[in-house]
Amino acid sequence: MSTRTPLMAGNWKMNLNHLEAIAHTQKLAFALADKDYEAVEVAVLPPFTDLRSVQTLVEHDKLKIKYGAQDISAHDGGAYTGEISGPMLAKLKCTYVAVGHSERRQYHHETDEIVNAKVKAAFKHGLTPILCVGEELEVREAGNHVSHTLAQVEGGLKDVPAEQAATAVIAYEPVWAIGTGKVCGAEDAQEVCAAVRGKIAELYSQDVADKVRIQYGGSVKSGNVAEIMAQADIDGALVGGASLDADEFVKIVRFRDQ
Ligand SMILES: O=C[C@H](O)COP(=O)(O)O
Repeated sequence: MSTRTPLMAGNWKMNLNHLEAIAHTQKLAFALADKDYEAVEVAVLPPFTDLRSVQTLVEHDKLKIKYGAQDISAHDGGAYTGEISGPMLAKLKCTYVAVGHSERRQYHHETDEIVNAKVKAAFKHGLTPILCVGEELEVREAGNHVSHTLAQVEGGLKDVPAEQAATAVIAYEPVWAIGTGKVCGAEDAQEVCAAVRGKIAELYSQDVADKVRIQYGGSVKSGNVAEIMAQADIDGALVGGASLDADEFVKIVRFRDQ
């Protein structure tokens, strides 16, 4: 039986302005009870422009919801127009930061080298990276989904020391299942997540592999979360669309009741 605490993280993507973010976080906080936080770590990943508002609300109301960003610059500061640095996110007391989301890889051409630099930037500033990996449809159809995903894991964690790697979160998100309603079968997701854990054991040790939390992401909803969470190597979900509906996200957090 795993001792890893499940992590349910809502990736809001480019949705909700800072006022909507406050209302949404308040709704979540009102619905969630202490017993939920005892069983599951709950986090939201709002757009950058919402983070200060979410921080203020969380601190003022002493909420147990954690929060983080959807991206981080590889650089600590300087002439990088439009980027947000690790020190800025740390100052906002972010816990998490998503790194290498497939939408960043696809639309912003982030390579494994860039993703690796961002993972290191996160650790450097005390943030926990949620390293996103996963294959496109044609890769899965060619049967290369495991090797493709493991190469992203290895690239993302290159030269990351074991004590940092042990605290990382890895999100396996098959690209073809993101926002499409096509959920990856629970056993298919488990196949890749088990292989990811095996790769961490190979790169570091079994002890590190046993500590790393691996999430599944891709059309997670209250109706499919229980089956996904029943898999031995899946320790949570990175939830996109369904996290924008507070009632639905709360049901996902309460996956054991489904
Ligand atoms: O980061 C979240 C994923 O991209 C999943 O998004 P989705 O739940 O809308 O499919």
